[in-house]
Amino acid sequence: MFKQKGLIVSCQAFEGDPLYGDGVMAKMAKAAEQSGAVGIRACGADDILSIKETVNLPIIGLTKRNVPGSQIYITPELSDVMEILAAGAHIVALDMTDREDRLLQVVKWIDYIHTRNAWVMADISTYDEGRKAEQLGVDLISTTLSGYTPYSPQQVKPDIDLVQRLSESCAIPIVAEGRISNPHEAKEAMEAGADYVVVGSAITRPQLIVKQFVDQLITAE
Ligand SMILES: CC(=O)N[C@H](C=O)[C@@H](O)[C@H](O)[C@H](O)COP(=O)(O)O
Repeated sequence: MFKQKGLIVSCQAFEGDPLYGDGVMAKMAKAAEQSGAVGIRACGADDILSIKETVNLPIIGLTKRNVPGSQIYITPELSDVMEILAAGAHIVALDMTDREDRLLQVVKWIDYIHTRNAWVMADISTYDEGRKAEQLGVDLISTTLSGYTPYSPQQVKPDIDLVQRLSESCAIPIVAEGRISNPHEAKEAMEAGADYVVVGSAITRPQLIVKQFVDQLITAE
């Protein structure tokens, strides 16, 4: 699927974000491709479609939306899986945390995604969730949700320890994702055993990058 190991750039913007709409995420993806990224992570059918027209890299697709009564917001329902596949994503990202008792349902989605010749990326938050996802037949495990479930380590830095533990015991590729804010941390994740590193905010959310500079200047006053 991927030409080689390396950097996957998450190109996501939402209503209210300054870069939302108008094909801006496809331009971000083009910039990522030009500079050597090996894949793109993208949200929603519109962005997946326009990115697919613009770059020649594998696309990890997801949807993000709130379902009443549920904490799961990444690709929460089968209709989301269908939407992502119809848009042409090569890989579907699924929440495979233990927060809700839905793994039996998700196993059927994994089979379905495979019948469509696509891969499944399991977004998990702990080592046990990663191991379980591997047993259920996913193709990639990503540490995306470490720090975003109440029972996973709440930290500002990326969860390098989780990357290392998973890479030591899983046979499938491990993706380091979440709060990787500079090239040094990306390298650290690869050295800990990640096959791929997903970086989002530090590359494609300039409003957050600007805020970091401004905050530093304020504290320096
Ligand atoms: C927790 C969650 O909902 N993560 C989302 C998953 O798609 C995105 O908002 C993140 O930008 C992505 O995981 C990359 O992480 P970072 O932006 O920290 O490099």
